[in-house]
Amino acid sequence: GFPAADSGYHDYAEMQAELDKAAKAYPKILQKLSLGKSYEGRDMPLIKISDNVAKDENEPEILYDAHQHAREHLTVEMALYLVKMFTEGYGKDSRITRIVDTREIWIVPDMNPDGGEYDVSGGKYHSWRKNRQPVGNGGYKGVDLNRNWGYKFACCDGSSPVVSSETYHGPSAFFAPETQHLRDFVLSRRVNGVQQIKAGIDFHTYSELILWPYGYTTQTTAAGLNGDQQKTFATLGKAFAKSNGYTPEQSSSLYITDGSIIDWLWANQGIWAFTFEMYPTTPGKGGFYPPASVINRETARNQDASLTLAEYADCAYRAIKKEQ
Ligand SMILES: NS(=O)(=O)N[C@@H](CCC(=O)O)C(=O)O
Ligand SMILES: [Ca+2]
Ligand SMILES: [Ca+2]
Ligand SMILES: [Zn+2]
Repeated sequence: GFPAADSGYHDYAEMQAELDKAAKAYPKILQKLSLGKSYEGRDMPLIKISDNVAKDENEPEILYDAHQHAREHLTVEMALYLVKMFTEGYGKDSRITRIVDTREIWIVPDMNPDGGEYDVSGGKYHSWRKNRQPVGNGGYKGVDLNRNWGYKFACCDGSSPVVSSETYHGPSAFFAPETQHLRDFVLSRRVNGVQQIKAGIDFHTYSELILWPYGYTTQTTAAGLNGDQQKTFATLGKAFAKSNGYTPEQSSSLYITDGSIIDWLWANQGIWAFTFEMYPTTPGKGGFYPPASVINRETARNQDASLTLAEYADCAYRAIKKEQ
């Protein structure tokens, strides 16, 4: 569990309890499902929020996922904030109500439960990033989930082949059960060949950035990402940045990443996918372990961007005034 001073953060059991509470309190608009099990056998919760939630309605779908990286605990709080925002705001806030009534929202609060639990084991932080899967044959553990996706896997020196590396991409794409499960869920949202999930945010910490594809190349346009699409990504990214004060940029301007989730979500499934790097900007302001006192402010900071993404999900091109 977390160090006592940081008990404001939710560990795995507390996160699950929070989600169970929400499912009990809001059965009409929230369903608690499962993506499957992590490597060590922990359930990976999947939350669905919508009106008539038990029905698969013909409404644009949105995906918010968090905690691919174990030490980035603020992202679990971000996912729990979204659950709270949509449920408590429904029927009270007109903007939230309209989104819940016209969209199907999927939230994955914890992509890496094994890594997260290991990172806080013994009541101290281990600065752990990866999952907890054995790799290689020297007793090492950990695949970097955000290098294990199957678009341009290990293509471009944007990850490491070394099992002990923090950015070890794994022996093959989707080697990690955690990335397999989210891949399989996203693929299951193809109905008559059309991907129902239209847009998404993958939450990370830290640096306060809004990132869009591609990460594998510094080219602004490339195969599967044309000029209008680049313009749409950048326009939406800048709009999000205006609302939360983060810095908007193409993911590769940070550094080249290959096998990232947003490159796969976009290139393989046509999903308008962004990575949000949350608070803080620098190690001096807490790095991966900011005090629990910042949780409320730093999660609420992304309310407007999260809602705006959902509002554009019927037609992202509206952001550049282009018809579908
Ligand atoms: N959260 S983080 O690991 O420090 N940065 C992310 C950036 C993701 C990206 O560039 O697409 C990563 O390297 O996977
Ligand atoms: Ca619905
Ligand atoms: Ca649907
Ligand atoms: Zn990360």
